Amino acid sequence: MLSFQEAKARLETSGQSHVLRFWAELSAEESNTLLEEVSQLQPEELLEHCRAAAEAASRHSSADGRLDARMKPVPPEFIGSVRKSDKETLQMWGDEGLLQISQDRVAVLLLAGGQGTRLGVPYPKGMYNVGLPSEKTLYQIQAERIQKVQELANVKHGSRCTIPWYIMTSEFTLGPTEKFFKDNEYFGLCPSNVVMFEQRMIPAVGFDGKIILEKKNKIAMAPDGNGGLYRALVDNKILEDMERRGVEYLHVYCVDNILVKMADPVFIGFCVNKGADCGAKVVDKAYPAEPVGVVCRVDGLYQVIEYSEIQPETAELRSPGGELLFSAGNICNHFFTRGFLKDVAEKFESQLKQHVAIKKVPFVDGEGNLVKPTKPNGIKLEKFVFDVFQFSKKFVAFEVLREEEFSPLKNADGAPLDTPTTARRSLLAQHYRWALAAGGNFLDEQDKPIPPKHRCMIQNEDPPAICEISPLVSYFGEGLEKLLKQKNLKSPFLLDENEAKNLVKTT
Ligand SMILES: CC(=O)N[C@H]1[C@@H](OP(=O)(O)O)O[C@H](CO)[C@@H](O)[C@@H]1O
Repeated sequence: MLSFQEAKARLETSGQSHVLRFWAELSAEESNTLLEEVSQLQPEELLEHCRAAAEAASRHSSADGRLDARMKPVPPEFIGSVRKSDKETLQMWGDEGLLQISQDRVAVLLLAGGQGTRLGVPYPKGMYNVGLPSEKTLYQIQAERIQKVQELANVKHGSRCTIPWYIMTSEFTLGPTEKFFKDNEYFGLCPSNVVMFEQRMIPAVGFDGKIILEKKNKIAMAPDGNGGLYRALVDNKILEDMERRGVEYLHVYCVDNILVKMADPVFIGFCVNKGADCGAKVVDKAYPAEPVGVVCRVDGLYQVIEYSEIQPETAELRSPGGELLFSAGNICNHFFTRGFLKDVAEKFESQLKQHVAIKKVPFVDGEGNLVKPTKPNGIKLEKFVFDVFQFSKKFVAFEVLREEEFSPLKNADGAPLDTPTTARRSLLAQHYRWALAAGGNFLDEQDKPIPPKHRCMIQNEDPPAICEISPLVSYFGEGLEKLLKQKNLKSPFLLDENEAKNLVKTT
């Protein structure tokens, strides 16, 4: 830790002496906390960070149109697609993925450093329970999907494989996430295969380029965006850990998508089969203003233009056939080879773009009183995970079905979209479809048949029968026919491992 004199010198060089302005009023403990924080800030980086933030503030307009003119859609023939591929091809990709998994060459990495501000909960989003009959949280669902896909690979190849689960947290989420996993015995996974690490925090800066103090002895800090991944991989020696385990392929995903297919064998197999070093799953955008980034090309390089950075007119452009021109919606499911990540870490990380978020950042005024601003006063700079696509030698996009793979939890109930209710409905609708396809018949509480509805509205209503299938029983709808065919299933129906055993007995 720096001494007071060293901290003072460091801050002076970066034009940030005001950080110590309450020094005389601090207790010994409080001053230590502040010195601790200042010690984490590297002088050149701090100078550059504050300069970049001030410059960004002076020219900030989130959708300034400079990129829009250069955006080109990804030609459809360059996008692999679940919808447009035949069964055999999908099977081939799935087999390739399971083979790689069985050989311990695949890991998953969860981006879970965000604060869930829009959802409005004070704990990590992964701990959220959307109100399924099982009351499972997002973390538990994800853990169980890992177990199931390991099992599918093992059964097919006689292996005993592991899919390590790397979890990137932040100062806000590490403690509670660790505790939650311990309290729940890692949801049946081996703790040594769940590797949590922390992304960096960086200071929030005012429009004048000065670091904001949120307490007399505390700098207002925020995580460095999900693109902070690449520094965090280096800081925490994660690439070395992957190498030690023999992991070659990584599936990176965001915590909030209840339908996420962990280490999806079809996606992994597709990317491996195409010799890709980098890939992204996309869904057809639902409407022009949908808050998803779009995968496109800018000056010949693949890129995602985030929803906050595209102009509405560009998002509304349509092709002659009437479809949205920029329709490849990013669902934050990415594929990377370890080799590509090593290149990014060694050569490209410092070139990643800094995105600007103008926010209301609580601060202490000249007298040391906490002020909650009513209008934006601060700049947070963030890196985005997808900004490495441009460095890829072989990038692929893979279009998946929204109803099977994408229903994010972003907002609190009451908002029209992407809420706990819509997430729950998407999962229940999917499981209802799987059960019907497997030949199950639903009955209501009075044992009266519930007429099947083959096209149920995904987000606007509950499916006609409530059916939840544990990921430990089925990963993507497979293996259900032998359990459910011609069976009467009373709604609400919860198919967990015990129920599956009972159903096998009655067959
Ligand atoms: C920086 C980043 O990864 N942004 C992603 C991410 O958005 P958030 O609003 O940050 O959760 O998830 C979206 C999908 O849910 C995706 O469309 C978008 O591009």
